[in-house]
Amino acid sequence: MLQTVRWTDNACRLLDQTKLPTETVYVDIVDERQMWDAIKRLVVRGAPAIGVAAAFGVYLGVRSFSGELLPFYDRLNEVCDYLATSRPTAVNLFWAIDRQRRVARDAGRSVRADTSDEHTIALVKAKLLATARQMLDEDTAICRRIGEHGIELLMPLTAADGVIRLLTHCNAGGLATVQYGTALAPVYVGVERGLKFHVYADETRPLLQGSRITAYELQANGVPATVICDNMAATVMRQDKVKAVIVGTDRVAANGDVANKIGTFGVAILAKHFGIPFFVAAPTSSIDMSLATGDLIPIEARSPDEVTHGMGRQTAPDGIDVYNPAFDVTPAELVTAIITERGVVKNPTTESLRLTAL
Ligand SMILES: CSC[C@H]1O[C@H](OP(=O)(O)O)[C@H](O)[C@@H]1O
Repeated sequence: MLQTVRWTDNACRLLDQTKLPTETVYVDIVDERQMWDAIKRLVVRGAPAIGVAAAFGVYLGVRSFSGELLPFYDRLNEVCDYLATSRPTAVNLFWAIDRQRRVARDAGRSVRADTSDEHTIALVKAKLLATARQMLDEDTAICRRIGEHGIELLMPLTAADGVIRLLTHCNAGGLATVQYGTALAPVYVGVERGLKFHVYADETRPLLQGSRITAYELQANGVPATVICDNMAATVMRQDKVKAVIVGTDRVAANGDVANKIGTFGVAILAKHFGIPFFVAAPTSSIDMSLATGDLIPIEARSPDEVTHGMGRQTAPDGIDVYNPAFDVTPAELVTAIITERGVVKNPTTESLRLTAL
């Protein structure tokens, strides 16, 4: 399985997802500015993958620092604050950066009072890199557990021919995480156990993560897939071609409202209309109990060019007004269940999510 993020001996190596599906290109990130740009341009994307990449970005931003301890921590906070400006919606970015801040603080406090600044700084740097590498392994384990819990929900939806047919939106597969993914984790773990799936992938305008990335990774992993235009989802559901919708998320509010790629809200409304379960797969690190409702989730506004010059071809007149929010919010009442590594939260509420997330 392609690995989205990995550590080489000297750099954070990213699969450049802007080049998919026609080119498999890796880029080596060596400082926090390159990492900021990689997150902003969706070289690396998907909430969990963004979090792990940012964790490496914090280390990369301070690894060459030399000097006294207090200026080192000033530099660390400067790097963390900078990386936090790359994209606003995926809470994993901020969770990962804050985790690195805590690691650095605790490492600094763990040394003896007579330890030199140079030695303390070296220890903190080592802890930052070790934590980022630990997050790689944690992510894979978390996604596998999401897969295992998801299989239990999907098995009853198996058709007479033994196939579980799903619709997904955008990409919440292995390429949105380190491996396995969230929404597609039940598919990959299920295939390992001999289950059969067919996934209908919304192409997901304007950046086409569905047709470019989801279709690419499903095909590469031997899972039958059908790409559809976003405006075909209603017909696919009406023709009974899918038995459930399963998507990822960038942030879940405390009441169960879900922020995800633009268009998800419309798919959820369609699923409700056709009586199809709408599942959201997410690590608990994507649940933000600090935000009471989805209205408080910051929604990223991206360049109009993504709409008018999609993949390099102009498809709208010069100077036309464009609205390009990268995400929308699906209200909790449209969410059948949230699948996490700790279990399934059916009909999510603040209380049930608090019991799961904290
Ligand atoms: C497992 S998180 C996947 C989530 O992230 C995607 O957004 P983007 O490609 O802009 O990072 C999309 O919302 C996916 O559902």
